[in-house]
Amino acid sequence: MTTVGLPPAAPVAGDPVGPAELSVWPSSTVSLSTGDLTVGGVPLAEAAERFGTPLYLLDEDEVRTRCRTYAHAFPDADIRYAAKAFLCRAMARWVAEEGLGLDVCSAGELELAVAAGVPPERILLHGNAKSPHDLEAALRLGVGRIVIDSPSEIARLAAAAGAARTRVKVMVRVVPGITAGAHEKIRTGTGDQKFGLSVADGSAQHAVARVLTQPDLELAGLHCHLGSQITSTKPYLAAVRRMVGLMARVRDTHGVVPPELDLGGGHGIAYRPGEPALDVPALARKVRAELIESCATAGLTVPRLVIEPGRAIAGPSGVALYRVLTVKRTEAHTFVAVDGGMSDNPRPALYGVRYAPRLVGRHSYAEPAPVTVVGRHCEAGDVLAAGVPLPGDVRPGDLLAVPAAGAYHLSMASAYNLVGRPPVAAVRDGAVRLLVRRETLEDLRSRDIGS
Ligand SMILES: Cc1ncc(COP(=O)(O)O)c(C=O)c1O
Ligand SMILES: N[C@@H](CCCC[NH3+])C(=O)O
Repeated sequence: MTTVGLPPAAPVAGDPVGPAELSVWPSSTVSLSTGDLTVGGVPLAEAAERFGTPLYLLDEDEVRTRCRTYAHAFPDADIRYAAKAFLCRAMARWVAEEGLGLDVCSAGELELAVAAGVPPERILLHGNAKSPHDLEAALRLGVGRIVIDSPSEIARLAAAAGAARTRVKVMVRVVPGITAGAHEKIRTGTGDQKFGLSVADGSAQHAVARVLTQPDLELAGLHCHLGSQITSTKPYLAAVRRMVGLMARVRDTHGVVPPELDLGGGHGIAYRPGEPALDVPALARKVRAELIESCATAGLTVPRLVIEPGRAIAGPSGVALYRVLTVKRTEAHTFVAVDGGMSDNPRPALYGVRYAPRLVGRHSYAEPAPVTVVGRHCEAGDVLAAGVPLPGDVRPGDLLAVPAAGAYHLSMASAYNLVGRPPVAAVRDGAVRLLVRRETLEDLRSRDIGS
């Protein structure tokens, strides 16, 4: 992380940006004495001026570096970027060029990935309710693995594979009975929810047995995904032990050993300075050691590892830029309302999470004061940040930048209030280029064909 052009030593209210604050920004971020930041060598105010706001920027080098960190930490594993975190053609191309594959959840994600040049054999299809269209696209394009998530899918897939005269490599998504994840809505490792097949009630074992009776299905491995935004390595180690235990039972019952073990994703990141993030190299070391030891105890050959990180690759690589539209002071609060909100980032409304926006584009000497940053939508819960310090002279027209905005914002964006989804631009080596254009009123209008 480099910080250049800072004013001389004595701290000035609202400035400079310290290393602690910069820790949640892309590592290319530089603080300028003008009060602006550059990301990927591009001044944020300039990008906002050129493309308008709200605007999402993706630091291409940050994405690539994060892919390399995974490839380096897990040299013997197949790394499948979870496209649900954020997908566009450029993103698919970058991760594929870095040697990763993709985890997709629909025919839409799959078609885009293949059109962008991701080799289909490096793609894995998920989904608790795959549509006939999803399965048709998966078979037609020849995805590497289909992850079975429910009993009824086995017969459907076997029939489709038979009709297509192809043998399909499948994994069985197992619910290992482990609680992990930052919010109950994103915990998927325990039973009694819509994903996967439970070990506890025997449905995972039953599904494995049924797959093994199907000549057109090949059991490539077992899969589990504990949940999302997990910042400790412990649940993953527990998952390794449970999954190896299940593999040993499959061997004892059926005389076959699934060759692959997919531990899913869920690797947590810091959204605000001081928050914890999962240590990826430590995870890799510990998972490897646990896998070797558990397999030795069970007398199993060590399976090939597969992982599916999404947030940890896309999240810290993205920055959101908003323009302040109004500042309203009530008895207890100052509400700073921006020109985006829950239509481009539904995470605060869904999970109650908060972000760390910062004033960019001008220098302010005003004392910082706590404010609530809200969106422009018709919901009181459209709150991006609460009690965050912004300069006391924050005013309409100011630019706010939000770090860690690359995952699960635009991929979950909506047309709420018909404001249109923001554009995405890539920054690299001082240049900025548009990847996804802004959704216009005409885009929205053109779908509405009734009278
Ligand atoms: C099956 C599966 N794999 C991978 C992921 C990616 O998770 P994350 O973005 O938290 O790494 C998800 C989403 O939680 C998922 O459901
Ligand atoms: N959308 C969630 C994570 C869910 C991950 C998908 N299985 C988030 O923003 O945290």
